[in-house]
Amino acid sequence: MSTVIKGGTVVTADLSYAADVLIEGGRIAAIGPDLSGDTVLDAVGCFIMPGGIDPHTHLEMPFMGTYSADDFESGTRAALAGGTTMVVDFALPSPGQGLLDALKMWDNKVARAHCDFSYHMAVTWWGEQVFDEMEQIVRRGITSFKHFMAYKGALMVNDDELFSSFRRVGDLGGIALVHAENGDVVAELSARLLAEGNTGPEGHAYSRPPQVEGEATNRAIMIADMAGVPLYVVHTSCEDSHEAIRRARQQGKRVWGEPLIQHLTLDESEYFNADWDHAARRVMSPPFRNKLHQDSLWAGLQSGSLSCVATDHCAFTTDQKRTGLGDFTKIPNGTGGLEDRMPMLWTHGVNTGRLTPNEFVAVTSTNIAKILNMYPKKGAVLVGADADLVVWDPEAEKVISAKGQQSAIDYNVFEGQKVKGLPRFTLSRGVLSWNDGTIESREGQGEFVAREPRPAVNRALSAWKELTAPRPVERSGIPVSGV
Ligand SMILES: NC(=O)NCCC(=O)O
Ligand SMILES: [Zn+2]
Ligand SMILES: [Zn+2]
Repeated sequence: MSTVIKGGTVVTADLSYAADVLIEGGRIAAIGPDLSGDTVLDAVGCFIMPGGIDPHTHLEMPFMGTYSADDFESGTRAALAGGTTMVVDFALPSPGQGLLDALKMWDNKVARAHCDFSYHMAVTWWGEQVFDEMEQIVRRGITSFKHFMAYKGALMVNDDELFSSFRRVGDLGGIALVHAENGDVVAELSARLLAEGNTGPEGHAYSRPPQVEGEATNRAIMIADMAGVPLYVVHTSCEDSHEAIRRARQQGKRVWGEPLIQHLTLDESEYFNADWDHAARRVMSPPFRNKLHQDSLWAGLQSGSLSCVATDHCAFTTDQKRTGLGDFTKIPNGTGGLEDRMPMLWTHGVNTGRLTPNEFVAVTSTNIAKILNMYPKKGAVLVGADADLVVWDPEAEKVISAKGQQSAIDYNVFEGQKVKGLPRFTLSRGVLSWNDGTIESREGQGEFVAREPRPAVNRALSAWKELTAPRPVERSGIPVSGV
């Protein structure tokens, strides 16, 4: 059985051209004019693009005394409804737990996934067992390791642990990820704010000013440079952090930054809403920022100093958020966005002229496929690539609402936003999964995507590190003491 997508314009990270796309056996079999197949999908007036890849999700994540409400079933269904065909989630060992043990737990969660997925492995503590197991994790096709510089007393690692882990990741040909916020300062500020009576959700934003992110980003960049590892900074939310990334990239360091769709389109005024639930539902780390920081993030996407747009989808219900009534530090941190990332980015990016359609493809799919070494299997419209495709209708409109959304939670942080530009069809390895407003995927359709270590950038970095490594000076005629 073959499928042909007919009459559209193929849009990739670097080209736009009219062509049909033929799919056979889950892969792209041909691209060109006048193709035919058993099933025909009408793409007239539409763009045929690589399906979105969301590099940052937390599905069914144990966190702050509860579990995030979207699991791999509802979360990946939401992804497909929004034009995303792959998610990269985080396997998260609790401190003291082995990496392989944590991986087993995540392997048990994914059986019902509707779209393809991969994992980053979190390093939440340091020791011989973690050092040893990292190699086996890489052999399993997981080559990216996440480090939390925040969440003191829970997930946070200190600088010595960061440096040891970064070195190990570099030696294994992987990439280091950081949640960059100074956890010590956040803990101090939180305690002081609570003592002063700042107990509401706005206290969360006060406790995490841009400086805590800028400082930690800069520190992570310097430690990564000394360790010789490429670094990916997740949820870059402000100019202070972006500036550090931009400077590092100008210096030739292998560093990437990832803004979230929430930080690009929602601002800190959400926390000053008189409705406690409204504000608490938007509590996430880092918090939403002011318009100047948003402008900085958009400029980063335009200029290339920021590389990928993610969601950090970590959705909690209103009831779960209410755990933090009277103490903002107990509000589970996280927001949703999987279903809305692509339409929101198209609406606020492409429709406003901030991004070209090709740049949209780069930041929603192709860049991360390259960074995580899965291009062109993913993130491409090329013969032989997985047929993870979205047929995008730039004229289709809707108003975002929790009513009818795929996500399991009872609200949507983008509620009431009018978007223009929606997926008409989403195909996951050739299977029609979102058909003009209806989910047609089935549970268990998603597959794990293994990734190879040592992509070109790691080889380049280690060649340079080897060339510039400290060496003893060869000396002749060493003076003999006492002569
Ligand atoms: N971002 C957030 O608030 N929750 C998810 C966990 C994390 O990425 O820090
Ligand atoms: Zn984080
Ligand atoms: Zn996250």
